Amino acid sequence: MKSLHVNLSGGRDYDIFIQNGLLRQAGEKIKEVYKGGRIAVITDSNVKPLYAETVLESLKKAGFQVKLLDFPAGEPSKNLDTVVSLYDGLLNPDPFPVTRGDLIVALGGGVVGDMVGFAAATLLRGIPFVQIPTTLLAQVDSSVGGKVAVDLKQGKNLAGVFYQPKRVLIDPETLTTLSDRVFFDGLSEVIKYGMIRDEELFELLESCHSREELLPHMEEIIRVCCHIKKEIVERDEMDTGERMVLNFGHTLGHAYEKLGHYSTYMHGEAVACGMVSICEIGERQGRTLPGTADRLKKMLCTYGLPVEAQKVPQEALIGTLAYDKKGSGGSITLVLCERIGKAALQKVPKETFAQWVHEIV
Ligand SMILES: NC(=O)c1ccc[n+]([C@@H]2O[C@H](COP(=O)([O-])OP(=O)(O)OC[C@H]3O[C@@H](n4cnc5c(N)ncnc54)[C@H](O)[C@@H]3O)[C@@H](O)[C@H]2O)c1
Ligand SMILES: O=C(O)C(=O)C[C@@H](O)[C@H](O)[C@H](O)COP(=O)(O)O
Ligand SMILES: [Zn+2]
Repeated sequence: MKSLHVNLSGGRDYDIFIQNGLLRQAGEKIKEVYKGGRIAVITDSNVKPLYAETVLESLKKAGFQVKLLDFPAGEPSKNLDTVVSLYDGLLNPDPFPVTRGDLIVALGGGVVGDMVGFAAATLLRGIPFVQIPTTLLAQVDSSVGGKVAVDLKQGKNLAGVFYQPKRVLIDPETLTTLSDRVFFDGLSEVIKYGMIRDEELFELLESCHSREELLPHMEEIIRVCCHIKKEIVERDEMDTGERMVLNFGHTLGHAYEKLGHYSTYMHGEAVACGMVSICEIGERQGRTLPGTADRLKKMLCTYGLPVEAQKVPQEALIGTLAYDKKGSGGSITLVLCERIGKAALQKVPKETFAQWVHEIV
């Protein structure tokens, strides 16, 4: 079994386990870190028929009393209304109302992890939770690092907190049931890690050309991505400096995602377009090695990811910049890719960035 340890202060350290078939061992792996007796599992409407039973059976076998809640799958559910419905379900006395002594399990993709993590962090001022991610995106990115949030009408992840899980259980076997679209959407965040930190990872992805060719490498790819993320989070948990590199491609990516009403693009697809845009800006500004955007585009095309977002009104695009969390007053911190494998941060006035965006879209 592959494992990683996330070192954090105040007894908030946790382990990430990666192993095929781990869902069936969820009960024992949770028992190692949780001494209480009751667990609420929350999932979405697609994951429930696929994996809820396996997890519930494993938890019951380990002696836990369980309750199961679900909500409609997809990004449009990631909002405060759904959180309120989760609070209702969690507090419902049938079969038990959750208390701080209980545990919540988030079983699903990034939408489940982000929203259930947010509900766990806020209900009763905090109930411990465990992440069991079932999409590639969630296994390489969202289940690690403690950013939990929901979307507001103004933009992505605007109501949220940092709240770390007690454990992350990754079962790569769950990837077999992903549609190609959802699988490659997650690959976009893997490509992001290659762009910001790991040229070797980028080259591995360049050497494969299909999901089939990636398959033998998946466990190692997940480990490498979690390792990059955990090291960055250990150094800058609260996202005040180095962690911002994990947001590469996200400033415009989040804008494309929102302006597509969360239905045109999935998160990774929007980030793919955002990574291309910022590389093009970087090349124009002399901050990015010429040819980087083309190399990235070639890779994205290989895996069927978009390289250019649909046209949206300039003012709307620029308007979303106000809500980027890397902004401070009139400035915004940009995440640039100097060359494949190396990111750099640059603080610029928002108007300057707006002008640069205007030049490329
Ligand atoms: N917190 C973070 O650090 C972080 C990082 C990256 C992304 N995110 C967030 O993650 C979200 C995107 O995550 P996502 O792409 O996993 O989306 P998602 O959770 O909506 O999952 C995508 C689709 O796959 C389905 N699904 C999940 N697991 C499955 C499986 N094993 N087999 C078949 N279908 C399955 C889901 O029901 C859904 O329809 C966005 O909201 C994004 O903002 C958060
Ligand atoms: O963990 C981080 O830090 C990231 O930025 C990872 C991103 O892939 C992720 O999409 C994150 O949720 C974006 O964060 P936000 O602060 O821009 O909402
Ligand atoms: Zn992301």
